[in-house]
Amino acid sequence: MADTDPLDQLQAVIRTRLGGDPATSYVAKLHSRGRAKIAQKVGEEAVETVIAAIADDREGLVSESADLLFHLLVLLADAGLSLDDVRAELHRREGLSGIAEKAARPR
Ligand SMILES: N=c1c2ncn([C@@H]3O[C@H](COP(=O)(O)OP(=O)(O)OP(=O)(O)O)[C@@H](O)[C@H]3O)c2ncn1[C@@H]1O[C@H](COP(=O)(O)O)[C@@H](O)[C@H]1O
Repeated sequence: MADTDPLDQLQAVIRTRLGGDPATSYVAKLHSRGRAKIAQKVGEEAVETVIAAIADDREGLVSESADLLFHLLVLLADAGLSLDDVRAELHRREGLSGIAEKAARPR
């Protein structure tokens, strides 16, 4: 995937920060607190995303989604996984290519 994708760029930065100084890097601080803490943060951000969606808070939904994706990237990196692993799973799932074909087909 192209490095110009903001998620790929953020993922690359996160990887460089994992073993960094917790005093200066939020990612390093989170990583030093362990997988369970990172997973907890993902859960919290997911709940905040849901709350924004139910309140029809469009600005909040975008902001909370960014927080959720950021923390999910930290969790994946901590587990030695990446966006490409998720992309591969999405591609593997039956029906996904069919959906893409349908979306590309002119009505
Ligand atoms: N995209 C983000 C990003 N999104 C959200 N956050 C942080 O996520 C935290 C969420 O806030 P909370 O109030 O829920 O958490 P908290 O009170 O700070 O911490 P907890 O005690 O709850 O764990 C905030 O501290 C935000 O700054 C982020 N921190 C860093 N980045 C990017 O990650 C990269 C690496 O950052 P550093 O590791 O700080 O260098 C850089 O490109 C940053 O821009």
